Amino acid sequence: MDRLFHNLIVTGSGDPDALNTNCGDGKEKSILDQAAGGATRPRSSDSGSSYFKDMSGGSSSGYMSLEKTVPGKETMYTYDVIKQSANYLLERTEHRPTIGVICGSGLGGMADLLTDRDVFPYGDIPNFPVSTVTGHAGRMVIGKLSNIPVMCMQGRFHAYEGYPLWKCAMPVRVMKLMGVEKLLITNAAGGLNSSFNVGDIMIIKDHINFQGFAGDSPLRGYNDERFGPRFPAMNNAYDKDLRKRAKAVATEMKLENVIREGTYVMLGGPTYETVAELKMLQIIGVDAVGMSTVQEVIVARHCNMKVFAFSLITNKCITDYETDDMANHEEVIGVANNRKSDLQELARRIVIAMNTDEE
Ligand SMILES: O=P(O)(O)O[C@@H]1C[C@H](O)[C@@H](CO)O1
Ligand code: HPA
Repeated sequence: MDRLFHNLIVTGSGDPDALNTNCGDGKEKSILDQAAGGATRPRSSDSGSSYFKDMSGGSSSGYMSLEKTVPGKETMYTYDVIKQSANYLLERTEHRPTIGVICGSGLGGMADLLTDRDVFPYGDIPNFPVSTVTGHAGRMVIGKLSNIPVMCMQGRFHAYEGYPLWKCAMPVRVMKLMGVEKLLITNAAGGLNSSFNVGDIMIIKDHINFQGFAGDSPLRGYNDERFGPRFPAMNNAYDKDLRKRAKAVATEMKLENVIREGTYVMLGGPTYETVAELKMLQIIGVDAVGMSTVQEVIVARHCNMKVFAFSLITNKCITDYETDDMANHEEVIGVANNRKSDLQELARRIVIAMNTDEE
């Protein structure tokens, strides 16, 4: 910390770059960002030369060691790093998807619907994290769904796996740079609304970004305008028109008795919630509780993708102290597996609806 305060410089709002340093690895960071473990600043052009000022007095090692003293804080991927992942996939598939799908816990079977598939284990894609959770195969599947080119994440990344929120959501930016404009997101969630039953499908109308209340966001740190604005709006994050179309699709499938609509909250996990936590969430209007999705939606909306999302209600949240039941992941996966055929057909029809232009 000595090093940080030694170098702390107060600037006027006209000179934000005065707080940038070269970290010696070709990446520039703000001194404040380094203290907070925040974003790496990309260069303003792709040329190798840096225009950022080196305020570290020529030595970068102090800053690197400062970073090492903050476990779990990594530098955010630049536009060029994301582009590298996108190019890797574009060079290895002939498909050019404009629709992306993210499969929730136990819902990876949706990728089995794709034909003419190119399959990429996350470990093979440059800069990709790896999936560590049961029910998340950890593969990008690119192919056709009812003749529509689609890319499908068979498994996602969660904060509780140890990834920062920006890294959990980085595949969304990869999709964007590959040409994806619309995103179908699915998750498994606990039903908190007392009228919900296990097996219900909740169309997500809105979310409560709990991590955001605490100052964390997948957009925390340097904002690259090539992805989107510094201050993106989040109303209508879950596209009104797509929600309407999905309801029509569900009615066609005679699923109206299990279709719900509501507000999702993402908690950090991996613990399921205490009774007191759930009671609090009920008071603030939460209908379903999960551990994902929100960071993906924020990143997708930031880069102007349209989003549709639904939660499979895999368990009822336990809001009394008397029951001996306990939430568990095996139940989550089991329920997802039982609802597989309806969910796959629903997803297929929603993708067709997403692919149709609005009137
Ligand atoms: O990836 P999702 O949000 O579908 O998975 C949920 C949340 C936890 O990862 C897990 C808990 O059972 O399922
Ligand atoms: N809480 C949080 N996440 C979940 C739950 C839950 O009850 N069920 C599935 N994912």
